[in-house]
Amino acid sequence: MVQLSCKNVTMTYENTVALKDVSFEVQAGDYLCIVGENGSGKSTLIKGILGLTPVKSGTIAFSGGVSRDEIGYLPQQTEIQRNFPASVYEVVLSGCLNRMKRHPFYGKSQRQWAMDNLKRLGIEQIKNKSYQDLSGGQQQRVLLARALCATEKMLLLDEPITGLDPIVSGELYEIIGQLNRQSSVTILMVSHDVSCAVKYATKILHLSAGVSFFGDVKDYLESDVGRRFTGGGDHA
Ligand SMILES: Nc1ncnc2c1ncn2[C@@H]1O[C@H](COP(=O)(O)OP(=O)(O)OP(=O)(O)O)[C@@H](O)[C@H]1O
Repeated sequence: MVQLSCKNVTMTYENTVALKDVSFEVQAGDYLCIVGENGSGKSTLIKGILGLTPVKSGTIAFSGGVSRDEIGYLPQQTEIQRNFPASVYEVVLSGCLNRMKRHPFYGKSQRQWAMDNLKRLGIEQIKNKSYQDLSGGQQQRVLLARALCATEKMLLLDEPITGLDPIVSGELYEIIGQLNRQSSVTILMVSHDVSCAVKYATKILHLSAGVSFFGDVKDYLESDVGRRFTGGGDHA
């Protein structure tokens, strides 16, 4: 079942083309990693999918029971976000805001979602801690729990692993993999780490303004661009 379809999408900043004629589809249950060199258009594509930046031409369409406001988004962290003065529980609960429509206060069900997702991410014991006092890995778990409060369907993760040590990165990749396999959450992840992308994802979109590759990880590893970026090594 197709949940997201990008057809011939071109996006520009004034007169600079940032993304050129990009087409791909995301099926329910996919774990798609978007890779490519700096400036290849990954963040621009994310902004297009979220509707934050308009497309110049082409279409981005949602289907299969997913709409744009049901995407759980985990943005690249900035220093300001790292120092956000709120408790872990408050940060997670704020992920429910989109689901509340016009109700001004959190209800019982939102508080229950927040608690469920704190437990799912193994952070319920730190729920009263200040977010800014946490380690980078704990903060990412909190933001994942927050994103899950917005959706059970599709998560869009922009470089969630950047700056984390290998052990914490591995744990986060495991959690994201479990959400995908056990809870059937569709994952779209921008990553600079191609070796982890091919280890954990099921599909790869490799951008270089246009699409250099789109398809299964296995085929990517055998493609010219895949071999070049993974060093042609054994990633089984
Ligand atoms: N706000 C902007 N105004 C003008 N040009 C921009 C803007 N944002 C991005 N660009 C340009 O668009 C192109 C794609 O940038 P984008 O940030 O999408 O790439 P990226 O693959 O996400 O890069 P990185 O891996 O460094 O995050 C680049 O040439 C970049 O310089």
